[in-house]
Amino acid sequence: MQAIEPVITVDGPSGSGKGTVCRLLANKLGWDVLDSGAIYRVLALAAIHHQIADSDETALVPLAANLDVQFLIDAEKGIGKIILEGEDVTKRIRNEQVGGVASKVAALPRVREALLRRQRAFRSDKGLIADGRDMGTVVFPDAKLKIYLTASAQERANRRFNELKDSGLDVKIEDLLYDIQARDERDMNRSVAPLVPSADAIIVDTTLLNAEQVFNKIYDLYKESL
Ligand SMILES: Nc1ncnc2c1ncn2[C@@H]1O[C@H](COP(=O)(O)OP(=O)(O)O)[C@@H](O)[C@H]1O
Ligand SMILES: Nc1ccn([C@H]2C[C@H](O)[C@@H](COP(=O)(O)OP(=O)(O)O)O2)c(=O)n1
Repeated sequence: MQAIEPVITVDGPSGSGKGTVCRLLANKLGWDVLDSGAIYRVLALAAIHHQIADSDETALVPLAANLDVQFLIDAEKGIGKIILEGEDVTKRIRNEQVGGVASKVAALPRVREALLRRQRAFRSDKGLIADGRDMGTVVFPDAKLKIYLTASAQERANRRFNELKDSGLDVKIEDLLYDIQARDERDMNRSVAPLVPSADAIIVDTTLLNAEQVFNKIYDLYKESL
């Protein structure tokens, strides 16, 4: 049966601005958000906790299938909270080490398969904005509107640098650029669900746009799609 709940997919590399524009769109439309990268990041953190190697597919598949994770909304602050095995990991999953491990476990085909149903279950009557790498190609191929965000690697590294600097972390921009390029390379060249624009996606280059301009562009595309 054809699913009727509306979905907008937003795929693209790290730092292209997916999370930012997905939050803005979800606020505007009153829809839910799926942060699929957070699921891979939580799995990566669980693997680190349980001392499972990022290449050990046999051990990672049951970990992924039974991942004890909750995505909560903190009503007071109005922000999302991520709980892994009873522990608040919202901040901890956001560092580059966890991002790197997430990208490695995400390259394993049976791990992706184990997480597919969990991601599709986010679909709801309200509507869903799905943020990731394969939202338009694999997870929600029937989505009404598919966006592929991109930006130069240098601009994406600058954005991460500013974000980390603002949160008081001391990082080198060259290290961030190296990490981003290594993750792009892995995410774009894996055998299953590589990061690639869906044939029916609209590509938006955000290098020279601020977050508000990106939002306006995508919101216009949404209105045109109705
Ligand atoms: N268009 C933009 N211009 C400049 N900075 C942006 C833009 N979009 C997002 N940012 C900032 O860049 C960083 C990465 O954005 P984010 O939305 O987390 O990207 P992604 O989810 O694709 O990794 C954040 O600090 C965010 O505030
Ligand atoms: N749908 C997805 C989402 C993320 N991943 C993998 C690949 C990414 O490098 C990691 C982390 O993703 P995440 O979206 O949190 O990363 P960024 O916030 O864009 O830096 O997870 C994936 O393979 N498929």
